[in-house]
Amino acid sequence: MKFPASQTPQPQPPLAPGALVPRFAVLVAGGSGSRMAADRPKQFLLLRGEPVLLHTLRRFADPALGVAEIIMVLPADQLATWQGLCAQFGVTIPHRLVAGGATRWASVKAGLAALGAHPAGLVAVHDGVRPLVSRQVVERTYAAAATHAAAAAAVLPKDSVRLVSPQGSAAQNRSRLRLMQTPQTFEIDLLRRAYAMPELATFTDDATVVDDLCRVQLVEGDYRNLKITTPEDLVVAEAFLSMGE
Ligand SMILES: Nc1ccn([C@@H]2O[C@H](COP(=O)(O)OP(=O)(O)OP(=O)(O)O)[C@@H](O)[C@H]2O)c(=O)n1
Ligand SMILES: C[C@](O)(CO)[C@H](O)COP(=O)(O)O
Repeated sequence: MKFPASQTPQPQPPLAPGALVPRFAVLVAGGSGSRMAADRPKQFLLLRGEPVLLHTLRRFADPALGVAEIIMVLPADQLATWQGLCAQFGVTIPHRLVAGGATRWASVKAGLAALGAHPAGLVAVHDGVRPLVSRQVVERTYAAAATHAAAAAAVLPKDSVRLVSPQGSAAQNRSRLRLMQTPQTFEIDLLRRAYAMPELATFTDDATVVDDLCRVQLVEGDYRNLKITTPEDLVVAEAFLSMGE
């Protein structure tokens, strides 16, 4: 499903990859995967014979995107596991490892701190467990962030939506709702300022962290950019990959 014509994101001016504004990426993979309930964190489960996280890393290493530096955030006790997988799968893509925190917010904050004192640039924050993100979606968020300072991928809900309360439930106008995806991409200084503030329980993604400082431009995401969360997501992801996605 596409955005309605009235809300279609405006075409973004083309930005040559890596030109003018340096591009960075923080891949957050510091979670434990409790909903997957597997024998290891879901970012290490195999998808088409390779770890989920390796698929994600490859997407950001696409030279066409011109990403200058990739930070990968992992659970503090899983750094050696990933290093072992990198050796096993012959991973040569340059990336820097950082120990994450107890929440996604803390992991993003740790990744951002590791990026260091770059005075300018765009940083894409992406879930390590969204291995099917397309180059087009990533590029869209970088290009929109170059213009608007803050941009995030989103899709329209496909199902009907209701708000539940103790009184019952009420239908919602789904054309006014969006399902948020990653990447969520920002001017680096803006993201640093946002993550310098205290964590709130309402922070479910990076857009919610930035909201008080800057309007976040939504760009069209992709239904195939699924977040591997529960076991059936792996089956769907396998199917997409077998279609050559
Ligand atoms: N402390 C945390 C928690 C989550 N994440 C990352 O944030 C992304 C989205 O989180 P989610 O899908 O909820 O992953 P988990 O926290 O691992 O899963 P669950 O909530 O089922 O335990 C994932 O790439 C996850 O690794 C993170 O970097 N650090
Ligand atoms: C960041 C995110 O993927 C956007 O949809 C999502 O909010 C992560 O949520 P989770 O509760 O950590 O799965």
